[in-house]
Amino acid sequence: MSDIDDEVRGELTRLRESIDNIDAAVVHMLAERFKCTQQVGRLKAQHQLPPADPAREARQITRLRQLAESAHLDPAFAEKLLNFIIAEVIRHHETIASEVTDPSTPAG
Ligand SMILES: O=C(O)C(=O)C[C@]1(C(=O)O)C=C[C@@H](O)C=C1
Repeated sequence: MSDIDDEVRGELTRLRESIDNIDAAVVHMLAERFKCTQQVGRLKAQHQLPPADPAREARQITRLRQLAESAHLDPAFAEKLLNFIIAEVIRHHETIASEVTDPSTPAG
């Protein structure tokens, strides 16, 4: 392999190491976020609050789009990502609510 190839390979490896670190941070941050939302889900179920709160979501989307813009990230992508995460959270909330309503059918 030539010197140039070695340089390119070294640069690629360095960048991939950073990508792997960032991916690990994303997974850890998401895990922490889901720990919080599971608590929110239990609170909502115990107090008969609906799983989804569209007004809160609208505020989150506005804020996240602004943050994305200032970080030079596509705001449409940021919105899609948040909606994807929130859809999963709402699914968890619904599962928790059904367990509280009917404790004989724990979710799988
Ligand atoms: O804040 C809430 O009420 C939540 O249930 C959390 C959360 C979120 O994941 O950020 C999820 C569902 C709601 O529609 C709004 C926000």
